[in-house]
Amino acid sequence: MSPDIRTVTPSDLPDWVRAMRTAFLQPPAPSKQEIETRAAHFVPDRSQGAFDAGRCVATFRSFAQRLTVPGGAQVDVNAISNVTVAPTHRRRGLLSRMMAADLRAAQERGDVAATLISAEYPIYGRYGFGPATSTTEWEVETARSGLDRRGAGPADGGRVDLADAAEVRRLGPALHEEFRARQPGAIDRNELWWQQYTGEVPRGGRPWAEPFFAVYRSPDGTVEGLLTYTSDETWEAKLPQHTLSVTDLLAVSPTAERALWRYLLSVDLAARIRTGLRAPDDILPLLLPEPRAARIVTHADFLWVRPLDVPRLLAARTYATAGSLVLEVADPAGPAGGRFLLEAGPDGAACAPTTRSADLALGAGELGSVCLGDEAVSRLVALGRVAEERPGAAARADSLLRTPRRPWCPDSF
Ligand SMILES: CC(=O)SCCNC(=O)CCNC(=O)[C@H](O)C(C)(C)COP(=O)(O)OP(=O)(O)OC[C@H]1O[C@@H](n2cnc3c(N)ncnc32)[C@H](O)[C@@H]1OP(=O)(O)O
Repeated sequence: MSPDIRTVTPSDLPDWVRAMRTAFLQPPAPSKQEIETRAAHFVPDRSQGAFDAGRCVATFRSFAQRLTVPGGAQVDVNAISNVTVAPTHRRRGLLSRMMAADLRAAQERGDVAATLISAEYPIYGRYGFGPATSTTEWEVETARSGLDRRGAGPADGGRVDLADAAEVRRLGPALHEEFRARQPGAIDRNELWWQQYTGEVPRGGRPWAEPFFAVYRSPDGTVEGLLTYTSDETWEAKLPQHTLSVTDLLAVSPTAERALWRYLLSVDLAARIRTGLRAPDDILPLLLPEPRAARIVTHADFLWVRPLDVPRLLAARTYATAGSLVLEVADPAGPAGGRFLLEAGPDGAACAPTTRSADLALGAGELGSVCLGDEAVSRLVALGRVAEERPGAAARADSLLRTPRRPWCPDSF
């Protein structure tokens, strides 16, 4: 008999979390604390489970999220997470069934798109998702960076101060609100995010270890940046070989961004900096007199977007230039299909169904990849994944859609 899929209740959580941890190859037994936290933040009707002979064998959860689009508007999206199917029940269509139910509910709720961070690249394209932002991690050999490591402090008279978790808890949320209004691809961080980040609430049952926090203040005392990092403790033949690892670096001004990187690169005992997952066009490499000292260790897709309401998704953002485009979107199993006229400009846009002939024909996943401006339409045309129905349409689309700095999502979920 095929497993029964249903929405879960708080009383299912111990079994549900155990199933999820097992499929993610984590120690299966959840801590009491993890169950309590999940129960306290449980959203009715947004978690599914598949049950077979009384045991949970698949998990799926979605939650409300706000996604920043180019121009700074935030749209309501359906964020998907905790997707697992037990190794004993894989490849029988359980994920497909849970995904179909969740996307249907998201569409009925009026979410403009669904989002997720994919554990493996090949899983979600079939459901109309496309990679919409990417990420890069660098490792910097500090001694080869060419930077003056005396660390004279910010040139503009601003300052970098160390902070503790309580201070970060106070000033972090407002700084992040300012940051995400400027950063296409960024998502909101809720109360629980900050509680877990600052150790008030344990995350996933793991004990919290206090990281180092540093804050950049402009000359008038305004907080414009926050850096969080950890260090290992490595000595080789009496030489310090520590690696500093960035957990988060948020800045709302170029001065703050430069000052925090410079601060980090001047910390004594650090032989190496691991940047964590940054925007692919982060300033870091070019901040170094020797950019080659920053070696790329990861470059990959990050946030995936699945359009649900094409007119609202495309009308929410602004565009680099003024122009129009007719898109024929194919979405056999979903709500994004149709032909749409986009009339776009730097101050806003309108998008509505049309009977005009199409400039470009593309699938929902390809629209997901280009909607924030990261992927180039011309590249997808070269790959044979977007059809250019009118000569020059791909270049026209790119001049409209692409953004000066690349969209970036700093947060996993
Ligand atoms: C947003 C997140 O939470 S990402 C986390 C995803 N979870 C994990 O990586 C944990 C380990 N993996 C799993 O739990 C499962 O393998 C899942 C959830 C990825 C897939 O669940 P399943 O129930 O096996 O998927 P389902 O049977 O519905 O597969 C549908 C199709 O996707 C394909 N597919 C599913 N997973 C994968 C994969 N990892 N790689 C390649 N193809 C895949 C299947 O082959 C199938 O293709 P078909 O229709 O052509 O036959």
